[in-house]
Amino acid sequence: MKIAIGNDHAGTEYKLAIIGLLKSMKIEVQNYGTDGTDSVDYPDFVHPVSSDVESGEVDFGIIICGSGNGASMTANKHQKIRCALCWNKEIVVLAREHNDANILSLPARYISLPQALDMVKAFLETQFEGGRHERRIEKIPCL
Ligand SMILES: O=C(CO)[C@H](O)[C@H](O)[C@H](O)COP(=O)(O)O
Repeated sequence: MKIAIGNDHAGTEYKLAIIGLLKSMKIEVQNYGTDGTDSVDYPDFVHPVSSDVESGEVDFGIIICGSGNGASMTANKHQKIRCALCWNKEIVVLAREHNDANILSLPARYISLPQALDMVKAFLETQFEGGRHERRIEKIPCL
């Protein structure tokens, strides 16, 4: 499995911990940064993640900003992206089971680091249920 990851300055600490988790799970990581804490603009780091997921270069994306909103808004501008802004593990599981989310957006300023790591694990371990949900996600893109 290969994951692309990107964040702004609010997400750096969590991003580095998530990379550690992914590597311990033998998952390949494409890190688009930022790796610093100087103020940056989240779209500069979220668009490359979204493009990689859209092209199939990676299996999933993980993006992190302060509230998770700016990052998810940016990702969801990409036609093939279903980015879920999640604040607990249950929402993550539903985002995979029902929505086949292909990018997880985390609000670093509103969840703890252990929570964030648990949510990443749940995101990667949960399968899409298909069935009625398949019909619904096919209706999401604007034609
Ligand atoms: O885009 C956001 C809000 O939708 C993110 O939470 C950013 O991380 C946040 O806006 C950054 O805020 P800062 O005051 O520039 O650190």
